[in-house]
Amino acid sequence: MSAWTERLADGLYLITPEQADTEALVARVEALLPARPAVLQYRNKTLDAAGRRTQAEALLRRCRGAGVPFIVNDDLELALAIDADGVHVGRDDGDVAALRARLGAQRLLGVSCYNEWSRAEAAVAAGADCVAFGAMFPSTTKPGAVPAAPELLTRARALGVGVVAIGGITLENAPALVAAGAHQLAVISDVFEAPDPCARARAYAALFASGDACSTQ
Ligand SMILES: Cc1ncc(COP(=O)(O)OP(=O)(O)O)c(N)n1
Ligand SMILES: Cc1nc(C(=O)O)sc1CCOP(=O)(O)O
Ligand SMILES: [Mg+2]
Repeated sequence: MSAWTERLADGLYLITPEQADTEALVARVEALLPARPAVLQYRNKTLDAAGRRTQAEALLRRCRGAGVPFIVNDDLELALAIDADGVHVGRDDGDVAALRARLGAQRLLGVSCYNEWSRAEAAVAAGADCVAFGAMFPSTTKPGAVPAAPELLTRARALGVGVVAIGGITLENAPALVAAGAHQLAVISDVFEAPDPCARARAYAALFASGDACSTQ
C-alpha cells in the first residue's frame, strides 16, 4: 500500500475553482465538506502569493476541521509554509526528485502525467505518491488539455501509488473511470457549477461506496 492509498480514501478529489473573493470561495468549499471529499486541492492560477496564502490558510483550517486532506497545487513553498498535507505538480512546476527531497517523506506528492506513461514511471521512480492522468474528457476549465485514455488508469494500478483521473469528468462519465481503476476522480466544474454542489459531491462518493461503477445513483 502506498502513502497515498493508506492515507486517502478512494473517492472525489475536489479542486477549487478560480475565485478571487476569499469569503465566497471558503463558503463554497465549506458547503461541500459535509459530502466528505477524499481530498481537496487548492488551485489558483491568478492571485499573487499573498492572496494565495490567505486563501490556502483559510481553506486548510476548514479542511482540518472536517478531516479532509489538503493539497496545494503548483507551489511547494506555500504547502510547506502552511503545513499542508502535500503538493501537486505538473510539467512546469519543477523536478519531481528535487521536490520530493524538499518536501520530506511524510507529505504527499502528486504528479501530472497527462497522457504519458513514461512520465508516470519516472514520477514514481522520483518519489511521487500519486499519478494523475488527463484530460479524460474535454474540459471547459482547461480547454487545451491533451486527451488521455482511461486505459492508462488501469495500467497505472501496477505502479503501486495513487491513481487519479482528471479533466472534463461528470457524474455521467465518471463510472467508466472508476471501472478503469481510478482511486480518485479530480473534478472542478461538474461539482462547483452544479445546481446543488453538495448533492453532486455526495453522488461522486456513492460511486465508490457502492462498489458499483455502473450506477450513478
Ligand atoms: C489532480 C491533478 N491532476 C492534474 C493537475 C494539473 O496539473 P498541471 O498540469 O500542473 O496544471 P495546473 O493545474 O497547474 O494548471 C492538477 N492540478 N491536479
Ligand atoms: C487542472 C486540470 N488539469 C487537467 C489535465 O488534463 O491535466 S484538466 C484540468 C481541469 C479540470 O477541471 P474540470 O473538472 O472542470 O474539467
Ligand atoms: Mg501545475
